[in-house]
Amino acid sequence: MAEPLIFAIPKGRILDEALPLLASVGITPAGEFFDKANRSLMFATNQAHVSIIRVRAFDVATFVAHGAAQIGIVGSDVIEEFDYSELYAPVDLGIGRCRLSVAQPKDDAEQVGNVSHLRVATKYPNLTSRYFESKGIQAECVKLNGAMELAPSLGLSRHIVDLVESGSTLKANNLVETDRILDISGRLVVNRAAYKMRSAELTPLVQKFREMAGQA
Ligand SMILES: Nc1ncnc2c1ncn2[C@@H]1O[C@H](COP(=O)(O)OP(=O)(O)OP(=O)(O)O)[C@@H](O)[C@H]1O
Ligand SMILES: O=P(O)(O)OC[C@H]1O[C@H](OP(=O)(O)OP(=O)(O)O)[C@H](O)[C@@H]1O
Repeated sequence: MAEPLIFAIPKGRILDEALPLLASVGITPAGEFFDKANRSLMFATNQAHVSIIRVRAFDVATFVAHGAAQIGIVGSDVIEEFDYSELYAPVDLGIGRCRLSVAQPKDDAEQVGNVSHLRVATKYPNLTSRYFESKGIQAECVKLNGAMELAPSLGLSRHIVDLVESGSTLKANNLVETDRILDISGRLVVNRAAYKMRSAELTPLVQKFREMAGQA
């Protein structure tokens, strides 16, 4: 029997929005997927030829780009950060909407336009460097995996580049958004080589997502 298609989905906040989309294209994970005590990372689905892996958002991109998974769902922030050439993102799923922004302390007068070098705490060093480079500024990125908002008050960096949704995390930490780098939403991603080699399975599946998202 042919190897199953591996579908990678992020395990965190996007998951709740991704599962109904999967269901609407006919894919439902097996019961163990919903059992919090179950430590498996790969799950069968109602479709014999599709299995699901539940991994961190950044790892969805890595699994799919390397062909370890053939298809996945991930935020456009992650796609842009890695910029993997093997990753094809044919459908905007309209979930997980947020933005990637620059922020700094409310009472900090320094304007980004007036400096040639900045230190920035971020989970997105590539996007951050590219953004500041386009403005002629060299960004020294301090990589954090979360809680970027702590960096300015603790002297780690004056600026942060982080995801903003409601803005309440910035506000609670006395920061203000000074620039918007990227509008973000969840995307369907497919490994380009697999899309060619396993087109009989992947093309109809991608088409179903397109129709569901109104992009057919
Ligand atoms: N307020 C938000 N904060 C963080 N991510 C958000 C927010 N709103 C939408 N997103 C999207 O959700 C994605 C994170 O997805 P999710 O939380 O499912 O992943 P994760 O693997 O649990 O993340 P982590 O790397 O934090 O463990 C982001 O890459 C972004 O595209
Ligand atoms: O604008 P808001 O609605 O407040 O949302 C933005 C916050 O949510 C995310 O953090 P998350 O909760 O994922 O925690 P983390 O940064 O520690 O991963 C993000 O990194 C911001 O901190």
